[in-house]
Amino acid sequence: MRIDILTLFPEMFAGPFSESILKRAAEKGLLEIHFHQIRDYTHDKHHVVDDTPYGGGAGMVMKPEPVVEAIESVKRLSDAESRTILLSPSGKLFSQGIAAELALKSRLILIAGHYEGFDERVRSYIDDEISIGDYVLSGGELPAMVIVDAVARLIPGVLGCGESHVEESHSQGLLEYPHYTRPPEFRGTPVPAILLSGNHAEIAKWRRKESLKRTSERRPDMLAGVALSKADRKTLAELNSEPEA
Ligand SMILES: CC(C)(C)c1cccc(C(=O)NCC2(NC(=O)c3cccc4nocc34)CCCC2)c1
Repeated sequence: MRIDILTLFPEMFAGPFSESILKRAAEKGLLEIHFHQIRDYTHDKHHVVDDTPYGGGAGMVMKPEPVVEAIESVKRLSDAESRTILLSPSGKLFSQGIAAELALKSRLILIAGHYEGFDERVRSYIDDEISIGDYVLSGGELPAMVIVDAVARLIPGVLGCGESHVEESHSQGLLEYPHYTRPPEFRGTPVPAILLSGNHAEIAKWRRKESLKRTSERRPDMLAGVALSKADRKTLAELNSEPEA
């Protein structure tokens, strides 16, 4: 997969993308990431990318010309079909499902905004608009990093066989069960005995129950998107009938 990122701050990506799985994915030739400075697509002496908003109001708006010229120029760099994505607070909410869809593309072009956002006419040149969540951010760079990380992990071969495939529980759409490792007792708190029993069938049942319990308590909204077995429904019914601990 090829990912092109259009940004005013390419240097922001040096750290997160130079380590972790993204570096190894690049080394394995599974993923190539290119950065493009939107300012390079201006033609005036001061490389102006923003201007005051028509209609008045505070803040600045990103001019359409540099962004659209950057999109068109970057698209020409590869014949592979590309998906052009605007990172924006008004976009559809990013999710594991969307990450899975994007991981199937051969090419992504991500555009990170600044100031108050983009001139509306930029939207005629993009395919998708994605938001990573409802909070005010300084720019679209961190959202771009989040999306690249979530998508890269789903590209076959990027995650070594040894690395944790969190997808199992996520593909089931439940929150994770409690994790434990050595020591068997930490400041008086032991690891649940079931996990030391070696009874893998019982351990799997315990983990599923704990995931359902935690999801039901903290993110009941996630249950709607989960395929629940009869045993799961029984577990949830028992959890709901149990008196509050
Ligand atoms: C209602 C609420 C969501 C809180 C809201 C309303 C209005 C503006 C903003 C806001 O944050 N504007 C600033 C910018 N934000 C983002 O780019 C951005 C923010 C959040 C998730 C994202 N996912 O991708 C890009 C994202 C836009 C241009 C510069 C940064 C946020």
